[in-house]
Amino acid sequence: DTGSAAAVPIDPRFDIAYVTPVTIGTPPQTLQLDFDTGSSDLWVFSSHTPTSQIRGQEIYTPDKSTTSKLLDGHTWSITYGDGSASRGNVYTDNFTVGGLAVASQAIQCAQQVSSSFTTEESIDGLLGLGFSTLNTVNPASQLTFFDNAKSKLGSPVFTADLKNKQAGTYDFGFIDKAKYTGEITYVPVNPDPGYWTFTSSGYAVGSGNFSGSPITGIADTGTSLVYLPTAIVTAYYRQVQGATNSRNYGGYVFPCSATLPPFTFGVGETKFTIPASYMSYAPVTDGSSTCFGGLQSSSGIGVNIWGDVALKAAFVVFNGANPPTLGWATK
Ligand SMILES: CN(C)c1ccc(C(=O)NN)cc1
Repeated sequence: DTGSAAAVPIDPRFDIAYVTPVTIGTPPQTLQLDFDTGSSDLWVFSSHTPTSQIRGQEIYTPDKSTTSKLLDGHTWSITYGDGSASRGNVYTDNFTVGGLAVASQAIQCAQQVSSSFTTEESIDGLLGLGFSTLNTVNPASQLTFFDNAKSKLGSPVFTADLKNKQAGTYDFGFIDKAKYTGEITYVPVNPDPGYWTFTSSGYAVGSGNFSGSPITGIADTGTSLVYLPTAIVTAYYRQVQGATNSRNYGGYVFPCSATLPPFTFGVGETKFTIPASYMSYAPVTDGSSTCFGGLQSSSGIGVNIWGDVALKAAFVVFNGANPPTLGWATK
């Protein structure tokens, strides 16, 4: 079996996040989920979510599905890197993504979501694509959609083809040669503690020379920006007129009119260049002439994160074989 579904930016102006349609239950209920390789819980806004915390999201109502089953006594609670959080109870139900079906997928129903989820009206929940070891369901952790689907897939892979300000694709079970150019460079993944952790071979700022120092980090489709060591980030913003590290805005900002250099990172022998246009994320507030950078420091996080700003410059294969690897190709 295979599956293929669109990854649609939630905002036409800035690539904050991408959502992908899924169906849950019988008859099928369609929700738009944020596919997140940086976590491993599949959770949804639901009929168990207080209406005060719902603002336009679609919800999953297990009681309206003839195939839903309560996973009695199971609960979950998750907090993300940006401090947002959610928690709730658990059902199993039929689940499909782009024509790929899994019976009895654990569907974590939110009974509480933090304000950052309530205000993100176009995200009806998250679909974790990290390793199932990160799943937060108690007393028994649950498998991700990918882990449940793996045995049905021709090849135990999924691919991310995220795009700048346009819809991309998540494919499951196959590698679409039409989506990339040249060869795919595969690198090792450390699946402990559960992220797609790999080591980049180095970086360059603009037309500067390539610094071949290894950068270990996670490939995270659920994080908008790229977070790297401070030394790399300061080297980048030294090339941006008027850039400053703003305590007020919580990161590097610059005049939206500034000329930005592109940013290149290495995977094995292959170089990936993030165009300058991807490196300006968004105005700090609507209409402001001050822009927030797409590259920020990881010093406060504890891990380097290759988020959407980097991932949309490549075609990425998440290879769930044993051992797992990551494949990177230009496009
Ligand atoms: C508030 N929202 C929509 C979030 C979505 C995803 C994440 C995240 O850290 N994923 N790896 C955080 C927050």
